[in-house]
Amino acid sequence: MTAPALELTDAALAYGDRVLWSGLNLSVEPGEFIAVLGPNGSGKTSLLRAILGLQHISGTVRVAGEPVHQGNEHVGYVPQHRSSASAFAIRGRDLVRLGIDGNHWGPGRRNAAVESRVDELLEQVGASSYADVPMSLLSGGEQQRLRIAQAIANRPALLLCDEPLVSLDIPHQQAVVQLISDQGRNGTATLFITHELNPVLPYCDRVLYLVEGSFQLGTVDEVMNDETLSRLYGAPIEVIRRGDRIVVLGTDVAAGDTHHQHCHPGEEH
Ligand SMILES: Nc1ncnc2c1ncn2[C@@H]1O[C@H](COP(=O)(O)OP(=O)(O)OP(=O)(O)O)[C@@H](O)[C@H]1O
Repeated sequence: MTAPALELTDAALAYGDRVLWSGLNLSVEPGEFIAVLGPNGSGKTSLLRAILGLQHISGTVRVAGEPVHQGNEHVGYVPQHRSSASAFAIRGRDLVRLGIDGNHWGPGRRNAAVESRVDELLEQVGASSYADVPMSLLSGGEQQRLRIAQAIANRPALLLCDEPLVSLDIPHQQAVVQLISDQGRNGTATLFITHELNPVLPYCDRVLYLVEGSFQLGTVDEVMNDETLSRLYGAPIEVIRRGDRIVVLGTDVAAGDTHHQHCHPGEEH
């Protein structure tokens, strides 16, 4: 039997007296796509950091059946986009190569095999034509494709994506989501942090919705409804389904979240 891609057992995160979430039990099957939602500061990035072995939490966390540790080859990570031109003097091709663990390829064949895998990844994400351009000159969407190529280079059991749709227009959002969800066919499970549920809705198997001190885990229908979100936020929330989109209306101030006054998970823009 294949081990779950990710297994959290009675996991809890607290900074001092402030408990962000506790009693979290989550078993993610290979190929599953889970959207992680919640207002700013609810602990979404901290959850990814815990899975990356960068953040201590209580309870247990296992990736592909093994305890977490830094530099885990079973985990691919698409970090939050930060524009820092100086950090992107390297070319896309080099970024993607950094995602490949050379030890897999053996001596002798290593360079040719690595280069061929880099080409394959660039092709897979549609980035071959700009692979030799410095990252700093590329658009946000192009950079994001290359980050994804880097993250999937070792065919990870688990892909962790921290708001990969930020600063992308709708066609690029769709392309990025499609690219990431395609990895599910190879058995890669995905935890996908996003403030916008609609772009990932067609691919979403479950939702983990964090609100300070609490969380709800379930299918989209189980979580994205008036009763569940109102209980989670402790304030009236209305969830409207319009075609294949979800619109969330509610008291953003109750969540203490200024960001959500402009951008609520699932809200249309
Ligand atoms: N090492 C730390 N010590 C104390 N507090 C921390 C630490 N790291 C993060 N925090 C706080 O914990 C909260 C959760 O942070 P985190 O980055 O996980 O939230 P998030 O849900 O990803 O937010 P956003 O949507 O804004 O990215 C924040 O209020 C943050 O300031």
